[in-house]
Amino acid sequence: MTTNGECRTNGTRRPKPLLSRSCSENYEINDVDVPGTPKTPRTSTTPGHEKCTFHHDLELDHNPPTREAMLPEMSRSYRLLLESLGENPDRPGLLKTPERAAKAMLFFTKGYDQSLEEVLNDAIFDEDHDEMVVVKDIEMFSMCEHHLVPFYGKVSIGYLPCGKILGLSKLARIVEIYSRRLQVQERLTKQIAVAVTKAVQPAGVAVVVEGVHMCMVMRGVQKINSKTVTSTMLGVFRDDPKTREEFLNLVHSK
Ligand SMILES: Nc1nc2c(ncn2[C@@H]2O[C@H](COP(=O)(O)OP(=O)(O)OP(=O)(O)O)[C@@H](O)[C@H]2O)c(=O)[nH]1
Repeated sequence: MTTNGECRTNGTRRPKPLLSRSCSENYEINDVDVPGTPKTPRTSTTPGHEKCTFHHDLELDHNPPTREAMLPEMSRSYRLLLESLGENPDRPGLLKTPERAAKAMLFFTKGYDQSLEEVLNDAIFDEDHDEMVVVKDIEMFSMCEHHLVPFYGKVSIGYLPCGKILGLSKLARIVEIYSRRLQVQERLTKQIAVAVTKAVQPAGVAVVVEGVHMCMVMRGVQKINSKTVTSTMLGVFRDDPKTREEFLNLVHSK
């Protein structure tokens, strides 16, 4: 980084970062807000979640008292579901199914219990490195909020550091926080980018997600080979086509 706050790569000056508190006086938190996110956090009325803001908000403090405390009610719900299917929940094969299913759903949504701060664990390091960092093909499993069936795929994240770098595993952990929830792929993509921005205030962040949605495979339109690709480009990745191209080339290289 230069003394006036500009970041360099390969001897060329990169534009001043739009997203960095430390590197730009033009920092605007609105630059990284997810469109549609309510400005005033709303609270949930779901038992155990009264103090939690709605999941789709970018609040990172969603901590129900204990997830295990939710198991009995969830198990009862799954039992009712089995009955609705015309099944006998008391037959030997299904006796433990409601509880197993409840535990599985808690696992699929464990991201609600994680906060960015906790996951980062202070693994943010001062480093005079202003070349692109890319971690690609991070496996992702999530749950479609429309049908409660899985979608899965891979996530590639790039950022251009501006004085701070992030522990590499933390990029994958950020993917876990936001994918292990009820999601749509577009929001997941943006939330990952915003989290990286919050963590290290880089000159820019790029996220590409490629997902297979079981709601389009196993049911509905039944297109088994379709893939959905979403991207979020922030800062220099949005403003500078060359930086964006460099990232996309790295992501698509074998
Ligand atoms: N944009 C977006 N749409 C999604 C995602 N996951 C599921 N969907 C879509 O959500 C839509 C819900 O549409 P509806 O018509 O209300 O529900 P549906 O009758 O089950 O729709 P079909 O899937 O077309 O049978 C569908 O088009 C799904 O493909 C996602 O991550 N992003």
